[in-house]
Amino acid sequence: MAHIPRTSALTRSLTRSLASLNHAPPAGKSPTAIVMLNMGGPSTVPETYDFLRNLFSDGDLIPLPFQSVLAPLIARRRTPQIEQQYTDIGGGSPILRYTNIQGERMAALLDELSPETAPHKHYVAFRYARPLTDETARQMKEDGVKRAVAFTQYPQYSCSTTGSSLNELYRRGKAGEVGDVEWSVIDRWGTHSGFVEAVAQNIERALAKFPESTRSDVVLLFSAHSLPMSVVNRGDPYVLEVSASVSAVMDRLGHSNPYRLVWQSQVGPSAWMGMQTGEALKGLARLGRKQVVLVPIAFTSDHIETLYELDLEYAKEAKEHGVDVHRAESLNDSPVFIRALADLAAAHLKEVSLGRAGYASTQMGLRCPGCTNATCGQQKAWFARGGR
Ligand SMILES: C=CC1=C(C)c2cc3[nH]c(cc4nc(cc5[nH]c(cc1n2)c(C)c5CCC(=O)O)C(CCC(=O)O)=C4C)c(C)c3C=C
Ligand code: FES
Ligand SMILES: [Fe+2]
Repeated sequence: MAHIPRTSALTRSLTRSLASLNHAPPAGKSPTAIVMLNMGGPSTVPETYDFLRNLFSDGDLIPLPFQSVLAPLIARRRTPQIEQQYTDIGGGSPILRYTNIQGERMAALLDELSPETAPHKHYVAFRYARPLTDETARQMKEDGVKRAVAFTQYPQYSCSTTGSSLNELYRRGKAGEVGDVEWSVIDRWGTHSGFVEAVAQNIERALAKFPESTRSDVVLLFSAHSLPMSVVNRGDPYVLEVSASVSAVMDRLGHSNPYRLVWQSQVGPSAWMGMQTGEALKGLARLGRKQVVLVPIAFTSDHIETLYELDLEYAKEAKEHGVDVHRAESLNDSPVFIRALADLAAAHLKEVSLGRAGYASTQMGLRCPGCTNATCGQQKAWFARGGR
């Protein structure tokens, strides 16, 4: 169980309150760090190879035999195709730009919502692109950070995404690269009302592009990055959590439209979670359902999967089948979404400091029943102790 004993949380919060009575002036106060975890993407086309090499080197995402030898070779082979895709979407991934906008605005809101823990500073820790976790760790140490929240930017938890980022943070933290920091974790938030509201508003904007007379017949096709069935079958929570997000968004919309959840971006020959988004669009066309809103539900910024796969590949193909497709915008710099991030962080900081919540959620404490990765166990125990 991830919960720390209630008494020790209380003692800690009392100690912290007493310490704050004779605290140094705020100007000298080290910031409360909000560390935004995500996979990242190449900001420019020439960074594509490094991004792919880092991705194929991650044994938590893609376990390969002789990983350190194979990863550069596979990355090299895939680079021209993926470089072309980043070129086609404007010369790189916008994820760093959006994460910084989200982080800066979230931190400013947090200073108002949670003055006790101000000042807040956002840090970005990407798994496969710069700034990587080691670079961020050095910066936090330099800033004298003593309290940090690892805040996943994946709304739904998968061990291949958030789990991998937490494993990396654990390795860096354990090695002393971040300094003496009290850590807590926001590990999933796929049904948070602010997130649900932001997605619902973007769907409503896309629906408004259809004629009012047929608007309620438009099919909402929620699309999430797929998972290999080997990951689903070891008990990964992602499929359940993405489904819960879809369900919450549909409740908010009052079930105004028919909908399905489908899966995209399979890589390689193994079995992946289906039905595939492209096949679903063709199937709907065959059944005469020719008005569709595509909704990205598992990633908050634009990336090649929205801008390339959904907009250029699938939408083009669908149009050839006579389907009228509009995509709901990604959350990007949505003020409703950024407010949700700030609300989530403020509530978390408060609950942890009052001892009403552990450093990590109860759900995070449970390993997948089929997990054989020892790091997962060590990571969960380490975060449950506040990173000590
Ligand atoms: C929540 C989203 C994602 C999950 C879950 C996920 C799992 C997952 N991915 C791979 C393999 C690859 N993913 C690649 C790119 C990629 N993946 C996601 C999101 C999730 N992945 C995004 C947003 C991106 C693209 C980044 C961008 O800027 O657009 C790639 C590289 C691209 C390619 O070579 O096609 C691979 C490979 C696995 C194996 C996996 C689960 C185990
Ligand atoms: S793979 Fe899920 S906890 Fe290890
Ligand atoms: Fe992926």
